[in-house]
Amino acid sequence: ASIASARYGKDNVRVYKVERDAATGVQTVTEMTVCVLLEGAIDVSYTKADNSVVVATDSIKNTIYLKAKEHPVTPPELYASYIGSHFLEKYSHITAAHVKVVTHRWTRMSIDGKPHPHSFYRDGNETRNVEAVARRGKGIEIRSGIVGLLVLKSTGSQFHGFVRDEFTTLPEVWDRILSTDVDCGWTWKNFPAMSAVEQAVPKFDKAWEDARSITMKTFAEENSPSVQNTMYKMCEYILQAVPEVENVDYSLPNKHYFEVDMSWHKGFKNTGKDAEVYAPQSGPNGLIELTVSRS
Ligand SMILES: O=c1[nH]c(=O)c2nn[nH]c2[nH]1
Repeated sequence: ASIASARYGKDNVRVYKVERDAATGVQTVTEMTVCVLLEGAIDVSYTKADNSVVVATDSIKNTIYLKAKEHPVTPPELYASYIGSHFLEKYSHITAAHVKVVTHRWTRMSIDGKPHPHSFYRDGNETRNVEAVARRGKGIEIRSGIVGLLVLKSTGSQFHGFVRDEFTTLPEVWDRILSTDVDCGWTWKNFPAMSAVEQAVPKFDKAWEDARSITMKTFAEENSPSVQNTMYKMCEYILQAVPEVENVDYSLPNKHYFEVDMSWHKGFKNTGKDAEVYAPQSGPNGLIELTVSRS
């Protein structure tokens, strides 16, 4: 037997950092959950119980906190790249560092119409995610993303013209509810070194804002003929908006809302154009996935 692949590290490292502006008294908070996994000349720790090659996962956890103190934690692409680069610079036997940074939402409260200097609320489970892979001699690959942005539209969605055969019961529809839980990612052109990531810093927040607004605008304004076609347009628009991105991907569950037929009860009409009361479905759900590349 031989090791086909191995990587280890610390997962679910929760990090919070506050930035205090002494001049204005305004404080800004960032909360993340970080995972770091290392690859390299570590096989003997598995095959020979030789721990001399193991940077303890506890030390990896310590490093995540130390880098948060030493460096900015926003944009997450920068923080993740600092962490990944550190492990290659410090440990010559490590050949790749996989860093995932999930940034949670702490949205500043607006009190009496004014942004509050130090109070925030969690507006949704949506997160801003970054996966950075620093590979020795091969720079840094970064995939940024949005996860958990739950959206619904009450009309403006259709689905018809699909295969109709002895397996088909689904009626064609020209007006349906569409709801999905957005999992979207965009992969940047390779960064040859940490310096290239630092130079790109102004582009990361803008790309996230563009991807988020394009996703919601396209979702809202398209009279969607299918999830497939609408997500393809989202990918195209993001590629147009962010030249440094090589490809865009979406994984979209189709979260179904079923009409409740009430005709058995005094002839109640609640189907088709009369439908008002629906049964949201926990499952099964459609799942539509796509990656669109620039070339
Ligand atoms: O948008 C949709 N795409 C599909 O592939 C599908 N299949 N059932 N309903 C569907 N809706």
